[in-house]
Amino acid sequence: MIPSRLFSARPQAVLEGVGCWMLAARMVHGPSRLLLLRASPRLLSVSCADCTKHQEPPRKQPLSEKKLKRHFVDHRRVLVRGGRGGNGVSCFHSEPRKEFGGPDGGDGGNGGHVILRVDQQVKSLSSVLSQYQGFDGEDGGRKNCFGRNGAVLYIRVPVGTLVKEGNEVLADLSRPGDKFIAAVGGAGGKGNRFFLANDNRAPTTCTPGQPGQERVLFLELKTVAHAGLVGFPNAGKSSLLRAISNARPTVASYPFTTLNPHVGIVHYEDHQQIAVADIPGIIRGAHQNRGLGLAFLRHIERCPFLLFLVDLSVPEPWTQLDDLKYELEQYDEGLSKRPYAVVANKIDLPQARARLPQLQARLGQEAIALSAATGENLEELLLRLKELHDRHVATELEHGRQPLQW
Ligand SMILES: Nc1nc2c(ncn2[C@@H]2O[C@H](COP(=O)(O)OP(=O)(O)OP(=O)(O)O)[C@@H](O)[C@H]2O)c(=O)[nH]1
Ligand SMILES: [Mg+2]
Repeated sequence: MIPSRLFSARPQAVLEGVGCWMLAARMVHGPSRLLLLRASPRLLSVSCADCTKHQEPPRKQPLSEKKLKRHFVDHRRVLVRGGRGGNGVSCFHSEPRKEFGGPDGGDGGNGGHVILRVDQQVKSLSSVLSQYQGFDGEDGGRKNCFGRNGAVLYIRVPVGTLVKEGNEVLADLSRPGDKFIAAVGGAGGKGNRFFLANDNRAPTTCTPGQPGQERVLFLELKTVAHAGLVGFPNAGKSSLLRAISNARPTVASYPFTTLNPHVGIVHYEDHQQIAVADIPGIIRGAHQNRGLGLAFLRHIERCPFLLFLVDLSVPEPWTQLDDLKYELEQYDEGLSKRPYAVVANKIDLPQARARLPQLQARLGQEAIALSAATGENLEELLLRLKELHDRHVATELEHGRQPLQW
């Protein structure tokens, strides 16, 4: 058996074909063992006619940004119905020479619940259907056989799903693995054996299974992230998220390029991960439904700290911060008072760099000047982000709460 560590590069090129096995075996014991470990599979396959037939299968194309957007859904109305309980049965035991053996009708099984379960792999509510019907319980049987209970039906929802019935919030599924019973399955009916009593030795009564609970729920997704990126359209929010994380939101020079929230994860060397959410741009008067309005701000409602992104390439950039704070306050009082950092973007442009001292003076606080396009001074932002995160963790622990973990 060839050790599996041999195939650290891409195993399929070596595993296919006897010729390659021999080559691999010879190389393990030979002096060029290291060489083989580093050799590309393409190189190996050339030496083996068999392997050339087994080319790497075509990779699945990642979904384009346009398609991803089409799939993004952040609210849903769902009708959920628990499974129906199985019916109880009325029958009597009978066998040769024992004609009246007594009641032996079994109970029906309970109907299955419908349960909402958080799954980290699910990123939007698009996979949630408009109706769910739980599994029914089985009917009881002869010989006191109880019917099987209906299986539980799980609906997978993303982290940060809020479950509402009318205006009442029933559950906030904000952690992976969180569950909520959306509809309870109906109880199974009783067989006539259940009704056996001293004064009634041959009951014929049996009860039908109960219908499952039925209700209409409203699911609302509120993105969960540590930091929310807030800025005017075109300020460079998506460019910045691309620069500091693996997220790939679309970047373009027209306003409202981003229509749905994107979450990027910033990885630090000590394995700490900080989630940053990019949301659509906010404009002056957004609270009066200008631009895209403010409804999408629910995606930063859960962010414990914010990054205000100011575009230095436009005249009087200092007014942007006041406008942004004002709009946040209109949406939710106190939202703009969360811990934040001000980031001044596009420092690579000469006219933008010239505005920086004035911006600092006007704001009366330090702004992190950087360029998302060239990557200049991103380190300062990353350090500040970590600082904000550490402070958030300390505060949460102080209050006995569990800090948000990604
Ligand atoms: N010169 C320069 N251009 C930048 C920089 N960052 C972003 N841009 C440009 O600014 C334009 C807008 O960038 P986006 O990242 O799409 O801006 P956004 O804030 O996400 O915009 P919306 O999604 O519409 O709200 C693009 O043409 C970018 O190339 C920067 O640091 N320097
Ligand atoms: Mg954008």
